[in-house]
Amino acid sequence: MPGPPGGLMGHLKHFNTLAVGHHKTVCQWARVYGGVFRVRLTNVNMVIVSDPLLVHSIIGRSTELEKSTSVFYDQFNVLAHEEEKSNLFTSKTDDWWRLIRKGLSPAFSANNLRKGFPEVQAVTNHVMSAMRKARGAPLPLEKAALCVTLDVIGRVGFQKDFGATASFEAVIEGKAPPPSGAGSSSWMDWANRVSEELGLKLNASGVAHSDFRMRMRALLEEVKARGDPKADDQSIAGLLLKLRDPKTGKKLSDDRLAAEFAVVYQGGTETTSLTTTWAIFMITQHPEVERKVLAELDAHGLLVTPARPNPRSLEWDDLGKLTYTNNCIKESMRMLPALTGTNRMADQDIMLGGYLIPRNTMIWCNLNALFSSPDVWHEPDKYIPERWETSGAEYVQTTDGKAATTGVSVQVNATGDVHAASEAAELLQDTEKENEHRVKRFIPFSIGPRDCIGQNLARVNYQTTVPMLLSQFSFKLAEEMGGYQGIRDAETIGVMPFTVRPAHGLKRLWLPRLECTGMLALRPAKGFQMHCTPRSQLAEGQAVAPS
Ligand code: HEM
Repeated sequence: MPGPPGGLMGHLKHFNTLAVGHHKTVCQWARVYGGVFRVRLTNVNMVIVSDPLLVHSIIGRSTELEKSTSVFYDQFNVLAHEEEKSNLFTSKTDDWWRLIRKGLSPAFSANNLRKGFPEVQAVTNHVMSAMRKARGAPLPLEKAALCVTLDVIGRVGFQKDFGATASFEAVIEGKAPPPSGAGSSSWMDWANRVSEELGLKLNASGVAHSDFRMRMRALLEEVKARGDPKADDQSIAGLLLKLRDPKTGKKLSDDRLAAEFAVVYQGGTETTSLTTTWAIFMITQHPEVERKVLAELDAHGLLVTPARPNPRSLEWDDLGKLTYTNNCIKESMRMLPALTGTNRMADQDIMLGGYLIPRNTMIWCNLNALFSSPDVWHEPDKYIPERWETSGAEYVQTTDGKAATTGVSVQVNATGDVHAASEAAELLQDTEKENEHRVKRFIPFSIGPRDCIGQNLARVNYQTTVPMLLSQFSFKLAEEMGGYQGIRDAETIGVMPFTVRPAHGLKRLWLPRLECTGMLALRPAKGFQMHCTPRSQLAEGQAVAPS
């Protein structure tokens, strides 16, 4: 099997999570060595797979290969619970996993999320009110998005207001210590620690681990103190508390419940908030794209304009109608997937793409490499939201889609998008059943039995927060961020081993669309110098209301 030359330690140095940009190395390797190649991390052999058909064969429909807990997923276990090593995210696909997965699913049904939608609106409104108070001062966008998501999951999933957005506001108003202030116990501080310190010192920072676990345990106690959940309670907490072992009739142990609460947070917070952050970053860095987004918001009466200073609120029914904005989010998820991969372990010798994979080889299905492969996408390095306007754009063209689970090498048309376009008419006729046999090239939430259980909640979150923020604010990167390239050059992997995030944050200038008369190129926490720029000077080249 092909693969890059490695040293004594194999390719370990390329996977240093402190290093900026190592995920890009893997994407480059995939371009050189193909959709399946080998690397070695000291004595651990790993195969990196980005060929879409092979990815399907590994995770698509089968649970034959289990997650590779030893190296990657152990980090989730450590954070979830001191002793309880089983949880929905990392466990084998066993009976307990089935019980919890099935039991928890109603929490993410459209019906239930529709009920939770006002909470998503309220939390986003809260963070926007906080942003207005900053009056253009540069603030960390990814932290604002993180606070939104923390509160969304808290309110929708646990009927608990963690007050992350309130803490964010308090920091802006100077009523609370800045995010990284020593001794602060606010949720903002926790959010900050989760996203930064914990991410960089995942194994070393025992204090941060125990702090997180303590909060999850306290949440469990609070939820239990409310009494038995009602029969119609479809919150994450309620559903988990109602679960019973079919064999013994016993409830889940407190340890298991605390671990499940924790993995919901681990799986849901950074992923969703980074998706929001990257989407706003990519949209506002592409003026033509931003103009079209604003035109769409305007057409739906959602944009603040001089003629419409108080636009109507975004409603549930709008979520599916903002197609261009949603395509922009999809496109940023393709280029900057919040979760870059999923791992499996070959527990026996297997054949993959014509190669013999020896037992105990780790298999990394690398979504980042799949989403940026020129064999699969037309101009993959370009931000082209319009590519999603083609029906069936999520699928690849294979010579035999039905071979998706057999492990044969995929035949992808060199101009994936163009080919998909010629298929559009055919695809429109596709029934769900026919689509079952098609191979997807866009799977940010993974696929198959172990795909993301929280994807609908994530969608409701970012499809609400992104248009709401863009309709009220104009965004401009703070100068010190080094522009588009500065941010892209500083991408790194975040708290979860596979989340792509900007190494130095996305510090941006938030300008309420109508109210702001100046901008402060100052991040108060660090005491930067202040620049004030009249809004009139920003209009040129900066997205403003199309009207
Ligand atoms: C944009 C946001 C999100 C992305 C991109 C994302 C992506 C993923 C991916 C790729 C997986 C498979 C991981 C693997 O196989 O290693 C996964 C699993 C999972 N996600 Fe998400 N996720 C997101 C949001 C959420 C949210 C909001 C929640 C919960 C509230 C959540 C909870 C989980 C859980 C519990 C699993 C494990 C499911 C299982 O194995 O049965 N995720 N997610």
